[in-house]
Amino acid sequence: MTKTHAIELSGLTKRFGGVTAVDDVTFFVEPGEVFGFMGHNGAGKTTTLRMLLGLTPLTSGSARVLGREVGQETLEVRRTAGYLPAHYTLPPDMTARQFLQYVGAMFALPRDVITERAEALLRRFDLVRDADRALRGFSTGMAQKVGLAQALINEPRVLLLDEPTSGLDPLGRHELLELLRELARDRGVTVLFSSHILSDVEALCRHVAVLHRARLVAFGDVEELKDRHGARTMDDLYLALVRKEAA
Ligand SMILES: Nc1ncnc2c1ncn2[C@@H]1O[C@H](COP(=O)(O)OP(=O)(O)OP(=O)(O)O)[C@@H](O)[C@H]1O
Repeated sequence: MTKTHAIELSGLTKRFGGVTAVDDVTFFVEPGEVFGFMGHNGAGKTTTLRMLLGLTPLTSGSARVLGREVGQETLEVRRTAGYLPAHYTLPPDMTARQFLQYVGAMFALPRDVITERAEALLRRFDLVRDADRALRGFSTGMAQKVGLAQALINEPRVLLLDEPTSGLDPLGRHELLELLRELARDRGVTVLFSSHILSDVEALCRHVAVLHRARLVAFGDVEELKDRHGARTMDDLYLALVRKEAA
């Protein structure tokens, strides 16, 4: 591997007692690309993302984000990364505006920078009208937008998103995918997102990694993988990979 990779995993392994959640996983993500991370329920995607942020300690192997070893330089990694967990619980009593300001303060950003970014994000996600409502009243899609906005408040160089389009309606999904494309193209942000929605991955990603029962079963260029497995679509590819493993 060269040091130009934005994210590198090498032999990454996590065991929870007797359960191996992630087993010897190696892949990399290029700077400024939107990379798709796929796998069935319980395949190990969330655990991998959490290890990349230092939220779950590694059992063995290593991982680097922008050249920084996640287990050792955890604070630096978190400072340059944005993260949207799969099941994000927002503080019910805060308003959207207060919450974005709170997350900005956790990054120790100056107050005027926080205000400027929070207002820009509220506009970007069409939340201005609801900015002063308590988060407990937010619909699933609105809450997901707030979750994404908080992941962007520190202007991350790397964005790790766990099933970001789940809960969004078709328009919200389309807008989110456009936003990810724009962040990568115009700002050079590296995006690693997990998804069960294969059409989203196909629409955005040139490169993907597929986990199956904790192990990496495919990594690389989507078109090359389709050719290799005789698949026409992403759905065909995914099914071919999973059936091969089950055989
Ligand atoms: N804290 C934990 N303690 C014990 N087992 C865990 C823990 N976290 C995850 N696991 C196990 O690790 C495996 C991988 O889980 P993980 O949440 O990473 O999968 P996933 O691919 O994100 O699944 P999904 O698509 O359903 O979100 C599962 O068997 C899960 O039960």
